[in-house]
Amino acid sequence: MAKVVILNGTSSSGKTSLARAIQRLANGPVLRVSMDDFLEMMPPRFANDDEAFSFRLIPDATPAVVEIGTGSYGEALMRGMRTSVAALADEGLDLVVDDVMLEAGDQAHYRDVLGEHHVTFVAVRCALETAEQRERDRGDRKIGMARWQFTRVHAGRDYDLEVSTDEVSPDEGARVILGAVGM
Ligand SMILES: Nc1ncnc2c1ncn2[C@@H]1O[C@H](COP(=O)(O)OP(=O)(O)OP(=O)(O)O)[C@@H](O)[C@H]1O
Repeated sequence: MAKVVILNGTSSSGKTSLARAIQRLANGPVLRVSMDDFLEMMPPRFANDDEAFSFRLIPDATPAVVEIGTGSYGEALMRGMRTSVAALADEGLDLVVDDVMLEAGDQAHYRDVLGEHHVTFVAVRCALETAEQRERDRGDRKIGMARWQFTRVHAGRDYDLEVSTDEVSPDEGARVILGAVGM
């Protein structure tokens, strides 16, 4: 049985930083699976496409809000990511997953495919103002994505742990998770 930590939070909430700290501080090897890496597997023409994922700046919204649409190709890609996670866990590999769960059935699908494994869902949170400031500072993210995701990403999810990246550094958050999971 593998240990699988699933980090869920808005863009810029701090998931990747936390996942990298988990890898660095864990006692054993931990694979990092990132939703961003799966998005990059798509042909470039799908970077903003109704079939995959579309990003639409809502007119006149202040501050900016970018609505994200998910098409059938995008849904299939995300399902494939979750079943890939399960396939890696089936090989006995411990994992940390960096995800933005936007669809109602995403968490249930993880539970379904990872049934045999030790799964820990972690809410990665920060204030909306913090996420927006990070979005601006990073310069490589669409301004307004965090605001659109903010009310959606945690809606109806059940968590085992919560990490507030306003309050703890990536290393401190990683230590809390690793201690709880026993990694
Ligand atoms: N605990 C933290 N305290 C302070 N700053 C943080 C913390 N975690 C992350 N950051 C900063 O916030 C920014 C976004 O972090 P990160 O890339 O980890 O977010 P993310 O949730 O993976 O974003 P995305 O989903 O857009 O890839 C980075 O500039 C990072 O240095």
